[in-house]
Amino acid sequence: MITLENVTVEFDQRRVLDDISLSLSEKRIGIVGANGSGKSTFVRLLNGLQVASSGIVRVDDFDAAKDGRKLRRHVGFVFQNPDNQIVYPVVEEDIAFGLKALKLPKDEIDRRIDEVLARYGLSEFRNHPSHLLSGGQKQLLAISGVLVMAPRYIIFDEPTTLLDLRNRNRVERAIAELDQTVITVSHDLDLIAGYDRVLVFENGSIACDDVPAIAIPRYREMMV
Ligand SMILES: Nc1ncnc2c1ncn2[C@@H]1O[C@H](COP(=O)(O)OP(=O)(O)OP(=O)(O)O)[C@@H](O)[C@H]1O
Repeated sequence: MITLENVTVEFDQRRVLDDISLSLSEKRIGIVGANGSGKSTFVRLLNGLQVASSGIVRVDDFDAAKDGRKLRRHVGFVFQNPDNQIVYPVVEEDIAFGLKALKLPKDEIDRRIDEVLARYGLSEFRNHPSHLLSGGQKQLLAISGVLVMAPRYIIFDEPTTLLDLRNRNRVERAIAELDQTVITVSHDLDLIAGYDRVLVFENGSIACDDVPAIAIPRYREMMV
């Protein structure tokens, strides 16, 4: 369960999130809103990448202000551009990176890498240079690197923006198959149409918080 109590974020005295209070317990949560409305800032709060100027953010037993490091293991984050996430030059090294930090035994690391690469059809690319993967494969590698850490929640910040239709559909399927709770920021309204709950952001506030069948048409109206 994610809980925000009176959360405000300010940059240089400019308020970009304004007194947000809510609880999130659904398995699939979509976030939409105009550019600059505060969506990325909101999701960054949930894994401690952004600290609230005031208010409290809790994820399960973690207080985001105090437990940032532990929270980042509990809440994985897939960035919009996988080039910002892929650190190592070879696919298997990139996935192993986080697992080594967990100090897992080598055979357990190998097992998890095998499993996640097979899951995303990347087994043949295990020793391949990461930067030579296609855009969609890179996005799947970025997802793999997060998934292999076995977080309880995964946040996707505009995961399909850079992808062609085939890779967009692959990523949509990959997300749909996840056991984790997923929170997806997206301008791709079809991606979140089947979700349990959608938050519509407007100028740092939540203008609508409802099932997609209500929230998405409301957002379309707001954007006219
Ligand atoms: N680190 C920062 N320092 C200063 N201002 C920031 C910072 N991060 C975000 N902002 C500002 O906060 C506001 C909200 O940004 P945010 O990235 O959360 O919006 P968004 O809804 O995700 O937008 P987009 O759809 O364009 O990605 C913007 O005006 C942005 O310029």
